[in-house]
Amino acid sequence: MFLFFSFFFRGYILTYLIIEIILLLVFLNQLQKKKKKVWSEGIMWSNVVVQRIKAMGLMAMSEQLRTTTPTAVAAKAIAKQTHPPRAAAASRSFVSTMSNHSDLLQPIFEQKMKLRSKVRKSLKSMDPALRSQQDDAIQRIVLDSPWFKSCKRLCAYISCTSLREVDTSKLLAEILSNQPKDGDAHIAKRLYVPRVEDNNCYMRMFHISGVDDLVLNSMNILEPAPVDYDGNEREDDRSCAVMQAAEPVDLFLVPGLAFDKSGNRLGRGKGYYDALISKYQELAKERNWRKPLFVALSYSVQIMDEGIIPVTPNDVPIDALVSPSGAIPITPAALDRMNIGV
Ligand SMILES: Nc1nc2c(c(=O)[nH]1)N(C=O)[C@@H](CNc1ccc(C(=O)N[C@@H](CCC(=O)O)C(=O)O)cc1)CN2
Ligand SMILES: Nc1ncnc2c1ncn2[C@@H]1O[C@H](COP(=O)(O)OP(=O)(O)OP(=O)(O)O)[C@@H](O)[C@H]1O
Repeated sequence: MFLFFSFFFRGYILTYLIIEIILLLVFLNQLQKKKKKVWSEGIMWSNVVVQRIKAMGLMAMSEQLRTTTPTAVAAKAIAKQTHPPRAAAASRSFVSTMSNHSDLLQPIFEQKMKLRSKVRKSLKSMDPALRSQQDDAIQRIVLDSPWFKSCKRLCAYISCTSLREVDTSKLLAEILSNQPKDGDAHIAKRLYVPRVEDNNCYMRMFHISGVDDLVLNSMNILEPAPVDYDGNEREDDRSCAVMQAAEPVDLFLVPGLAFDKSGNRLGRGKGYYDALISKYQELAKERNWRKPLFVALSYSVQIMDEGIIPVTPNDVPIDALVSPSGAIPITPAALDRMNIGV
């Protein structure tokens, strides 16, 4: 009996112990699983934190990139820029992608406006005798120059007295008086002059062969009439507009309010000349034509020191300047053609 109970109790204790051990093992197993979960959750979160930090870093980096990419740098530079070096010509085409960001360019346009009114004032106060003397000197320099004499096709402005522009009347008279008459075999210079089109939206250059082709426009400037002397619409005659002509122009005589000896030019603020010149340069490149020479005519008071003329990406530099003191070649093309006389 004793033995039976002793075996029974021992068996019970043993069973109990086994059950306890199993429960302990299950508990430990559960605990381990829980520990694993806690650990892995910890890893998960630390990953999220790392990822967030990385994302924040990337955002910061991209923010940094956004403010240091060439485009952004260009935008900042444009806002600060008043006078890029001429060597920046290569970057002009790049920064021209920023040209629509008028808010960035606003400070430069304001500086341009200030300089325009300053120059207008000094032109207004110019002594008429000095003006006329300078008009003659400038036109004489052009007429006597080999680069003018040799040019076959040119674009020139018809000077406007009220705008106080350098006179071009003698140049134009000389060109138009040399037009071939019936049966005349000599080759004259082909002259194109500006006309503002489509409600002052843009400017085109049309061929004229005499003053009869001209009418006064709303700005009081002489320009080619929409209909030519024979009653034909100028637009219908393809060779009449310089952009449609089959042969290249050699020379552009351009007006403006201020210039410098690096080739910067300040116009009257419509962008007509910059737009036309850059379009013509593209056309010449497409057709493999020699680029025309862009020459500005300037009174002495219109020549500014370096760094004075504010410049935007659309501004096209000129090749040379003619002042009463002489012709100033600026670009290699001008040095080449003005000095050698081709
Ligand atoms: N002789 C000449 N013809 C030309 C030009 C030029 O500058 N000169 N152009 C070249 O583009 C085009 C016309 N553009 C013009 C642009 C502005 C003004 C003008 O009257 N400007 C006044 C200011 C007007 C204002 O601020 O609202 C001025 O400069 O005093 C005239 C013509 C085409 N023909
Ligand atoms: N190539 C171009 N294409 C389109 N818009 C242009 C071009 N050049 C200039 N513009 C625009 O014309 C306006 C006047 O420009 P800006 O003040 O440089 O003219 P400007 O040089 O004084 O005039 P112009 O070239 O007729 O003598 C600006 O709004 C400018 O963005």
